[in-house]
Amino acid sequence: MSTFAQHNFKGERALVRVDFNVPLDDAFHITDDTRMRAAVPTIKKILGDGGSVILMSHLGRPKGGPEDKFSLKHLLPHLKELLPGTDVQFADDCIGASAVNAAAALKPGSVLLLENLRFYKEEEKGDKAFAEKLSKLGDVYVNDAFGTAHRAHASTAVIAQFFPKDKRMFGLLMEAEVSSANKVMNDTQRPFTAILGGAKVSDKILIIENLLEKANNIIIGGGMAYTFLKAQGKSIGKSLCEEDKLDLANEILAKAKAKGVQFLIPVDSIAADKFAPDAATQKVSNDHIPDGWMGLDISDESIALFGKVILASKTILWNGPMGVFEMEKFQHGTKAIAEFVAQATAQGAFSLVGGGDSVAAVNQFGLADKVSYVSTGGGALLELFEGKVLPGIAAINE
Ligand SMILES: Nc1ncnc2c1ncn2[C@@H]1O[C@H](COP(=O)(O)OP(=O)(O)OP(=O)(O)O)[C@@H](O)[C@H]1O
Ligand SMILES: O=C(O)[C@H](O)COP(=O)(O)O
Repeated sequence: MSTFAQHNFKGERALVRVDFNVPLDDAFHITDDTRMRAAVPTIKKILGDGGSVILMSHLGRPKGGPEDKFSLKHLLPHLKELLPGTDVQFADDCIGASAVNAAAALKPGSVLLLENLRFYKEEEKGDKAFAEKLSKLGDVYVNDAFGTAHRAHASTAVIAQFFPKDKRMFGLLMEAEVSSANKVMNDTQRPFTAILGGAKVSDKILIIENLLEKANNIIIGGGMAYTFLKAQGKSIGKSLCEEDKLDLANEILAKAKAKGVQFLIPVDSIAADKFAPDAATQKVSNDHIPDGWMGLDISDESIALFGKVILASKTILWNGPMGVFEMEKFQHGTKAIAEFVAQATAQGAFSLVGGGDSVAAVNQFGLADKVSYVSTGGGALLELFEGKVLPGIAAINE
């Protein structure tokens, strides 16, 4: 393995795996370009050295053949805007003659964007022959696709073996993502507080279990809190609940107690009579949510309780909103927690925010530059915090 910053790309064609899996609206406009912007420093460094860049990515989940709505051509105009003054080309295939010829003709300083890798079912299957064909396009392989590092696909993992160790490396984004995750998990300044929210306990169970080994405080908010409340014998009205996870919730609570981890569950909620922006609302105690009402946000006492712990923290990991922040009536809790995380960061804490919804929330409240690190990883970040080795990382290190 070689270090990206030390490598001189002069005269080389760098084959860079990026995660340009960005959300598009019906008119194919990019609604959040975070992942594209995050890849720009890596691209610029290669071009600045006098190399050329071949970008490969997936977009969406096509069924294994070309589908216009998943074409990377929709990203080309914005990629050009992000790289002003750079020659940016598009190949309507990722292997095959058009890709091979365009890659071979690529001049130093130029960028070539390949068509969606998932138009070939071989990509997701991790097909070796497909990976080898892709590898022939470049002289050096750079993996900068942190968002896809949990997938053992041809372009993210299998391809690395076709490059010698000094010609395969992580890009700047991947390095930054891994180093911020390591800072939280391995180089932890204490107290370490993990804030978990979102809809489902089942999605976060492995993370909670792993965090019980590392965190001093675990704060639970969002829809998943009500499963814990019900497990404690509280009435939760028609709030979200995973009935089959009640025993597990109790086991987690017992484990936290045994390990001396402070496990904080909301004590009050903003309850609604229906799951809708125009719902009637009332503030309720979580000791007893009335029948027919559902908790859709945390309320003042919970916010104050959580805020105190967050402000005293030196390391903060946040994944998942505290309420249904997409609806104005239920965004206060998530916003307040985002503000506490920003304030703790200003006081010197290291804060990492990850997961599509939490990142969207932090962006929506204009606080993205007030936290230490905003991750481009959804599933990849979660798996990293579950303690898994990500195939995209392992393949470079092997
Ligand atoms: N009290 C609640 N009741 C119902 N839904 C809720 C509640 N609180 C939050 N949510 C919803 O949870 C959703 C986010 O859940 P999810 O488990 O996907 O979280 P996430 O960690 O942000 O996921 P990702 O990692 O994909 O970003 C949001 O759409 C939000 O509206
Ligand atoms: O958005 C993501 O999490 C990555 O781009 C991976 O996409 P996938 O879940 O379709 O593999």
